[in-house]
Amino acid sequence: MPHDTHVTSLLQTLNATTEILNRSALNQTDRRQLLQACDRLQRSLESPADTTARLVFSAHQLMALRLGVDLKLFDAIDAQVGPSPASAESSSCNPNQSFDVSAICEALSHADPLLIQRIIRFLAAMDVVIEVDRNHFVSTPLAAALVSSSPFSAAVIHSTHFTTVLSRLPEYFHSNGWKNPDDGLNGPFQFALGTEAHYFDFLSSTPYYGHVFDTVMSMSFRRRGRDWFEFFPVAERLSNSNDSETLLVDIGGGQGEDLMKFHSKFPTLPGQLILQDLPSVIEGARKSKDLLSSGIKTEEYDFFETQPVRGARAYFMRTVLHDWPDKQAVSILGRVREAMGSESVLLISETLLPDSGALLPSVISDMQMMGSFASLERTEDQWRSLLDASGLKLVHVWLPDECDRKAQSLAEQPALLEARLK
Ligand SMILES: C[S@@+](CC[C@H](N)C(=O)[O-])C[C@H]1O[C@@H](n2cnc3c(N)ncnc32)[C@H](O)[C@@H]1O
Repeated sequence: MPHDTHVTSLLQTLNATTEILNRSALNQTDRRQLLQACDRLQRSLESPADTTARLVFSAHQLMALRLGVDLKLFDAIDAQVGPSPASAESSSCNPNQSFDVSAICEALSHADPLLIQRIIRFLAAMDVVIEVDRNHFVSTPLAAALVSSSPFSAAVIHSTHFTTVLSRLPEYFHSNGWKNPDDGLNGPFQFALGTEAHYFDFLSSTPYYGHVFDTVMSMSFRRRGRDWFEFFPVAERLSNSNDSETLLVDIGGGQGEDLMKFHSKFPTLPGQLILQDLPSVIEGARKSKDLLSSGIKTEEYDFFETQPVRGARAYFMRTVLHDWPDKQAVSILGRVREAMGSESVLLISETLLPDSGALLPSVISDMQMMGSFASLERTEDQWRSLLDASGLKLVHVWLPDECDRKAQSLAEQPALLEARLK
């Protein structure tokens, strides 16, 4: 049946746009807006059956990537196609980056060739590699980005491991009478893995997943938006310390990314910078030459224990408290409150959930917190009551200048909550 002329011209425009579009030439805002427009177009075209089919089969696609990662298929492809100018940021595949399935099967001789072919065929259907003919494919920037050394492969491992928890959520809720999870030691994660360990204890005792988690935490997609010290008045609020004082303690600071950035922005601000985290994480951070050369002190510390650094000018926590339900967050905050002096400030960097109209990235993160930690993403009111229950008061919510309180802004940009002693 011939197309409606309107549809014919729309198809021509869309196809021509796809042909000429050069992703790497677009700025971030334009790219984001185009993606959102494509999303809206897809949603308005899809029938309920289309949407259901797309969603129910998305797990298979994620698992195809994971199988490729675990099989080291992407490393084998990379070795076959040779060094490539292609990177995660480049926009198109290069026809010279071709490989033969038979050569990959030879390189991955520990795996059944038929299985390798099936995985490659799946990846081709996803455009992760491009099929030229039955035995012959071309790599893409995405395939190159999934080699073992890349943080993208860590993200795939982290997410597929999390599906173990997601897939048990229905049974968890049936068995607990549909109660909202509120105990980090007895929630969906413990139910799914049949363990009594907290998720962080599991990560400490399982170096493979611990390393993957730390890698994902350091990824740039987790650091979208402006750094907190670019919209918090650092000079005005934090500069009246001297060298003998502690300026900033980053509690649960991971690999020290935030402190290093803060140090390079304010290299002459007096006062010690201290990174605190669990021993297994600090051990990794201590391997960073950049961290050591910047004079940042590292300290193994469990934030349920008495805070050893008393009266620091500022205590900072970035995406730490969203890992803990109120029951445990009150204890963590209690240890900070006990250490704070009258001049101390607690700075909490987290994305805020809007009161209404939350978008997918926010609610996905909320479900991730529920599954891993029996925790939640919080609205401003929920933060206020948590701080209040911990003997602290929320004195200001700092947002990046260009950020408003609309759902889109809040999902993309972490806010900075400033709290003081009551
Ligand atoms: C979501 S990560 C955030 C890391 C870092 N602040 C960032 O934004 O990249 C949470 C951090 O809390 C740390 N953590 C978990 N339990 C802890 C505990 N009991 N004491 C100290 N740190 C802990 C983890 O090791 C991890 O580095």
